[in-house]
Amino acid sequence: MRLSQVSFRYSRRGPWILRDVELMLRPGSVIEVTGRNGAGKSTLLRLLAGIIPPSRGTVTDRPRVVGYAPDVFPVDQPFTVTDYLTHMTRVRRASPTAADELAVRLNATHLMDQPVGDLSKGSAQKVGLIQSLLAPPGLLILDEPFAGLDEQTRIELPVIIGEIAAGGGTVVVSDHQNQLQNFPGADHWLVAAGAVTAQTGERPRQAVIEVLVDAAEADEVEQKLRADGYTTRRAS
Ligand SMILES: Nc1ncnc2c1ncn2[C@@H]1O[C@H](COP(=O)(O)OP(=O)(O)OP(=O)(O)O)[C@@H](O)[C@H]1O
Repeated sequence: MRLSQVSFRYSRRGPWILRDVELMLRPGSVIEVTGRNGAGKSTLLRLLAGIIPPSRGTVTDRPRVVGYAPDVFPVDQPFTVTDYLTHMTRVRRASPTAADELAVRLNATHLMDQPVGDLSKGSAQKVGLIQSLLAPPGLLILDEPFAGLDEQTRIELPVIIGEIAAGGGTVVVSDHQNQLQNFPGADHWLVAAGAVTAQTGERPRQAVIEVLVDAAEADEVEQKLRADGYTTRRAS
């Protein structure tokens, strides 16, 4: 798949969010997308997924089956998770057992009978993930998929990403928590000032900060930080 001279703005007179982006996506590659808040990561992912068309330029050779999990899953829907996934299974012509199998892998079986509107952000994120994986995607686009996920899912998701890449799919993940930093062979794209810079094999720089907390709160703070995807280590 290729993006040639792709530029995008949300309205005719609005600011350019992306300009003259040239990108090549190889089958079997995993790409981690980073950039500051508002840099245009979600916009780039929507362009890749075909949710929005480029204002200028072209996207060619997009794989036929695209899985897309947005950063915010729309929860204002009047049906249960099972109803929603059953519907999406039909739309995608996926295997009738795919949703249940994914629910087990992503620790979501307890959500199946819940109304979509009652889901927490993390749970809604999981349903969005399951939806994106129902039919094996040739292109999988995940927008901040690790935000709010539990430990089991956080470990399982990179395994699933690896399986899709091993099957020849391309996986693009925006990941400000750097959960894919140790993913073998992942490419890295940096979105900044309207440009996307491909940095094959390079990792974003990391920093260590020390946080001093009351001993009684240490467990709680550590859990919160880990839930947000940070690596923590007790100093004593
Ligand atoms: N639907 C929209 N209409 C108009 N402007 C938008 C729309 N969606 C995003 N923008 C603007 O486009 C720019 C890029 O937003 P985008 O969500 O792509 O950035 P991001 O890098 O994903 O940010 P974040 O890390 O905060 O999610 C921002 O200035 C944002 O305000």
